[in-house]
This record gives sequence, C-alpha cells and structure tokens, in this order.
Amino acid sequence: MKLDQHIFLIGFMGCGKSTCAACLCRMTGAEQIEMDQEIVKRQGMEITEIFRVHGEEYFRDLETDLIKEIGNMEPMVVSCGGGTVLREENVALMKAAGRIVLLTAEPETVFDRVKGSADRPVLNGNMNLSYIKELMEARRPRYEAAADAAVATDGRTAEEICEEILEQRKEGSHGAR
Ligand SMILES: Nc1ncnc2c1ncn2[C@@H]1O[C@H](COP(=O)(O)OP(=O)(O)O)[C@@H](O)[C@H]1O
Ligand SMILES: O=C(O)C1=C[C@@H](OP(=O)(O)O)[C@@H](O)[C@H](O)C1
Ligand SMILES: [Mg+2]
Repeated sequence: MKLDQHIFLIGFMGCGKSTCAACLCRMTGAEQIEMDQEIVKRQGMEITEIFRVHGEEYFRDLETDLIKEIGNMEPMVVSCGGGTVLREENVALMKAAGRIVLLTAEPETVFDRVKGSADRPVLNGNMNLSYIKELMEARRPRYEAAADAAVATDGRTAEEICEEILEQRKEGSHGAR
C-alpha cells in the first residue's frame, strides 16, 4: 500500500508507538522511521547517554531537526518519541506532513509495559505508577491537541490496533483526516 502522506504515531511512553509502527509497516509494506533509533544511530549514543551527557534540551533539538527532515521524505510510518509533541513547532511540522494518530493506554498498562526497562531517562528514578499518572495527565492536553485520531491500546494486540488505524484512515479519506 502506498501512503499519500506520513502517519505519525504519538502518545505516552509505553503506549506502543514503536511496536505498532513496525506492525503497520508489515501490514502495509510501508517504510518505518523510528525517531529514537534514528537519533541513537546518528549520535552513536543511547538515549539515556544523550540525556546524561548533553541534557534533555539537546535531545529535544535533535528531535526537532529530525522532524524537519522527515517532512521532506517520502511518506512513511513515523514512530515518534513520547515527548516529540511537547514542542508546538514539531506539531506544526507534523500536521503539515501527515496524519497524527494518538495511541493511548491506561497508566497501569503503561507501567506494566515499561517497568522492566531502563531505556527511558524521563522515568529513570521515577519508575512508579503515581509518577506515570501525574506525567500522563500533565501531557494529555498536548497529545490530544496534536491528534487527528486516537486509538486505545489496552488489552489489544498490535495487529488489532493497526487494523483500527487503517480503518480510520479509509473513513478519513472521505473527509477529515
Ligand atoms: N499492544 C500491546 N500489547 C502488549 N504489549 C505491548 C503492546 N504494544 C507494545 N507492547 C510492549 O510494551 C513495551 C513498550 O512498547 P513500545 O512499542 O516500545 O512503546 P513506545 O514506543 O510507545 O514507548 C514493549 O515491551 C512492547 O513489546
Ligand atoms: O516521553 C519522553 O519524553 C520520551 C520518550 C521516549 O520514547 P518512547 O515514547 O518511544 O519510549 C524517548 O524519546 C525519550 O526517552 C523521551
Ligand atoms: Mg518508542
């Protein structure tokens, strides 16, 4: 299936952006760009290392640079980082280049999915349910304002989630994105 515009997957850490983007690509034959992975490859450093050595702002600048580049690439499935939509500038660039799909998950689901990982510097030292709830609430308006559509992921497989994304896309082709 040839995409006519990018599909950006956004949402809180652990909602399944990276997993669902890969699944969407298997299902459609589209290409994926995984923003975190691309940044790691270019910097030759893991995300936690980038945060530790250069700080969060530096990482956020790398995200903005990459979003600008993606805007000029052939349409593909983009798995964003959980904080990519925190900058208005990024959201404007994404809106101009494609359709933004928000993946959601309850805090309990997120905690369950990410608790065994030390790869998310924002949660290191804060790996508990109450912090996840608090940060999710603080970020919720940003996610919702950026999204063209939303899909809940709790208790569903990546395939089920991707089918819904593709179904919405068909419906969207008659009117709103
Ligand atoms: N729909 C799902 N059901 C169960 N586990 C999932 C689902 N989607 C993702 N996961 C698991 O949750 C963890 C975080 O997924 P990931 O795709 O890295 O999320 P994100 O990119 O949004 O942070 C991974 O271990 C992944 O295997
Ligand atoms: O929410 C965030 O601020 C971040 C989410 C991470 O991506 P995932 O959402 O894919 O875990 C990664 O970009 C970085 O650790 C910061
Ligand atoms: Mg990810």
